Amino acid sequence: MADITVHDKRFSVYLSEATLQERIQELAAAINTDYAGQKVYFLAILNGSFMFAADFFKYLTIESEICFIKLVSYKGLKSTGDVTTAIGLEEDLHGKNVVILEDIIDTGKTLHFFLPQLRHQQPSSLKIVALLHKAEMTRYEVPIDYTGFVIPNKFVVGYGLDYDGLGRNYKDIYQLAEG
Ligand SMILES: O=P(O)(O)OC[C@H]1O[C@H](OP(=O)(O)OP(=O)(O)O)[C@H](O)[C@@H]1O
Ligand SMILES: Nc1nc2[nH]cnc2c(=O)[nH]1
Repeated sequence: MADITVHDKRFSVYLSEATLQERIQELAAAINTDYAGQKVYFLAILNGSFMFAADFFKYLTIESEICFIKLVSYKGLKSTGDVTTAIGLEEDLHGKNVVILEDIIDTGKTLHFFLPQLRHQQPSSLKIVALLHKAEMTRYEVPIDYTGFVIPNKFVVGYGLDYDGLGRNYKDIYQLAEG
């Protein structure tokens, strides 16, 4: 498949549409099995996860609700580190089975600082589904329960993921090309 150019950089296909869809079906099947007979409240983290969440959601057969939230980090609070708040989270999560949907976990920072806020609401369970995990880059502890693909430390775009705002519209995932 042909390379693409996003801004000034060239990217090559890394995970094809078919490969992604097959794995997403498997992830959804695992959730359908693990939560059989239960209701799940999915939290998709914007912007990157919008395409993954939409496809994943279609494969669910259990009772499912979904909410899309945006995380905003405040930096410079030396004693406590970054404080992350969620825009769009209106529901009380107390007593619910909550499953987070992330497109990618890289350093782990985003979710690491957000999880305590969710735990504070005392959901009955809290799990994480990550389509991509740059495992060798993860410095902050994040308990990932379901992983689509463990990927190397190369910048990826497509299928919701952007490079400086562009590239989210592709059906495949592309990796920064060599040279
Ligand atoms: O594990 P980390 O190093 O924290 O990186 C992961 C985060 O980075 C991406 O979001 P980004 O901040 O690029 O925002 P976007 O989804 O709106 O593009 C991705 O969607 C994750 O939320
Ligand atoms: N688009 C994109 N966003 C990221 N956020 C953290 N890692 C990545 C990456 O490799 N690509």
